[in-house]
Amino acid sequence: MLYMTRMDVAFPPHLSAAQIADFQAREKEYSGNLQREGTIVGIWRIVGEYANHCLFDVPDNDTLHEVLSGFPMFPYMKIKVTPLAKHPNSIS
Ligand SMILES: O=C(O)CC1=CCC(=O)O1
Repeated sequence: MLYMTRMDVAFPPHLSAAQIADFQAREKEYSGNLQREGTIVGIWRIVGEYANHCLFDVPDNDTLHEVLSGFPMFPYMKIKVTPLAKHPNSIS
């Protein structure tokens, strides 16, 4: 199943720059692995915001929740999930 997500990142003010950099490095590694294995089909920065749109290909809701909650920055992200179905006009 395909899911489009929107993730908005908001770090709390008590985190140091070094702590934030560490979260970002671990996030990049986790995300890169998901992209290489095909779980993340695409990821885009939303222009002008600390947020992204990410397209996931996973078997079901439970798997998506497991993947999302594994992001190192999960505690600092608000995530909106949109499940996608085939459009009747799609030619692919
Ligand atoms: O948008 C970000 O920087 C946070 C993030 C979530 C998944 C990812 O690769 O980065």
